[in-house]
Amino acid sequence: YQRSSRCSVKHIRGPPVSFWRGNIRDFFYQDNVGDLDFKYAKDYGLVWRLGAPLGEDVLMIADPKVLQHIFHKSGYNYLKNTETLIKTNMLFGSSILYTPSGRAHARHRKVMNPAFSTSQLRSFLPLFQHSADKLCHFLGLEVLRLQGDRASTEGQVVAVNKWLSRATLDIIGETALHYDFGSLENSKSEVSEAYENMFVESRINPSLLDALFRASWKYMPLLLVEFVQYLPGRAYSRVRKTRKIIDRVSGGLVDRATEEAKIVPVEKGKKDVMSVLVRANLSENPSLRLSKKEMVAQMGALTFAGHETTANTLTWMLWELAKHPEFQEMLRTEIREKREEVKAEGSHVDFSVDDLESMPFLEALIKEVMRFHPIIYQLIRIAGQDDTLPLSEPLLTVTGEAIDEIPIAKGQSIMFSICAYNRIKKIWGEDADEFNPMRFIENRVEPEFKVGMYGNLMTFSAGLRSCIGWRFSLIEMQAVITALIERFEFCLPPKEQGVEVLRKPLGIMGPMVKGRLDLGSLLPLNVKPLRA
Ligand code: HEM
Repeated sequence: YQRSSRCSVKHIRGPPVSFWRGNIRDFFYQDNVGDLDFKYAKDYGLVWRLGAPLGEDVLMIADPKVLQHIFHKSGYNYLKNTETLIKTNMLFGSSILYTPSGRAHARHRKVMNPAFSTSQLRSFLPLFQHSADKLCHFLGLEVLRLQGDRASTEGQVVAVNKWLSRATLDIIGETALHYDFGSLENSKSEVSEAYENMFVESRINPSLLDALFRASWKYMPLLLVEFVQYLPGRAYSRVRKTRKIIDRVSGGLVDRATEEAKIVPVEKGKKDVMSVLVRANLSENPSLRLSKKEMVAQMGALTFAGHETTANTLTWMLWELAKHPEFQEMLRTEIREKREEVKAEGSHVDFSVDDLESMPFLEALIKEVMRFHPIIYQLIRIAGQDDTLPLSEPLLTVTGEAIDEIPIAKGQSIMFSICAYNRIKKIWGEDADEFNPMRFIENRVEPEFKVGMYGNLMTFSAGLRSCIGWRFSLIEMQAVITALIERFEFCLPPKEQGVEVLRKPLGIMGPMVKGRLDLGSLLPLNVKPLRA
């Protein structure tokens, strides 16, 4: 994107910047994701300026009026940046995540929408519940295994994030691909390993040299994108190997679903995301249909987008419940009361979607976890044309002038600080820096500008490219957390182990234990089975 020099953003305040390194990479070395954003938002206001390598200015935005302007009022005028596009193309191919133009994106989204309709998602609940039961079963066995011969009623310390990751991989496999990853049973397959590798590849923080090389990608015509994956080097060849496995398996599944769609009537057809997607695609105007290559890419992208995102959000939920036993008890009481109500009614055994949606504390808890722990904490876009950003409150410039809008030029890089937006006191209350689900029960949240589609949060993003799987994820989280809290008690590990959990930038925001970063993503909690 060619930048016009008409509108500089040099008058926007921000921390000192090095020309070569910029200061975007400082984010990788924070102890806790968000610390820098919170500090800068406090020092400079809801918009500030950072530097990318090679002297590029990046506008950081937490201001709700700008977010509303860009996500809700600007259509496709703000584009994904070239580095993100190249990376997603390298990992999955031409899926919805790699759609440089609005037209391409709208074509993908139209075919995918039916697979994420409310009725379709409701039909997934039994599958979510089945996996949640399996998770409880295997978690219980793990506690017994760790206990060994010792008789104990105190529970055992378990890396709960690993179990949640396995459960959500199985869930996305069954619901999206009609494929059994067997991850909870620990029958590691070539495919589940490939998906795990893909996730690791996606979050590798580049060295300075690689960061400079990637910074040059923005000058590369997108036509050459395909060739980046053929670059020499270990990291690139690992990605190629992983892609080959995923594409082969997804290709076979797409072929099978396509054959079935041709002979099985719609009402008798399978309900997994891929089968619905294949049917929607076949009934689409041929010029708008997704190609087989795009369908295959979609499967990899969906599995990626829907797996660790939900697993990490659930992980942070358990962490907060362990830190706040009073909230854990409130949730358990609400679940047990609902269980009694359902039993008394006698019409069904497991919770229905309506049952899950009629638990106010559960809803407030999920919103608060998504506010406090947005696992995608920043998003990047490039202005596709000159524009003027309207501010919700005056902003002081480097000369001390107060401005209420910022003119920007086509090509301007913008990063949205979801984590800083989610902590604005004016919106979420004076106690925004504390975890407290009650703010949603007591209706203390007062948004002047409507931004996100769930609780006015930005955690699922907003607008045309917002998360297509947000409802899927909510029902999945409701099913998993109710099953876990009914059957287990989660506490912080014993103090003497001195566990300090950090919110680390692992591609998405994941937990790591201070002093044991070598162990990778890790959340140890004491897990105690409860009597039925
Ligand atoms: C707590 C869980 C989740 C969170 C916080 C989350 C968050 C997000 C965010 C912030 C975006 C926008 C990314 C961008 O603009 O670059 C996004 C997009 C997307 N998400 Fe999610 N997501 C979650 C779960 C899921 C699930 C379960 C699925 C699928 C089953 C999914 C599928 C997608 C897809 C396909 C996109 C791209 C949409 C598009 O470009 O139109 N997500 N998600």
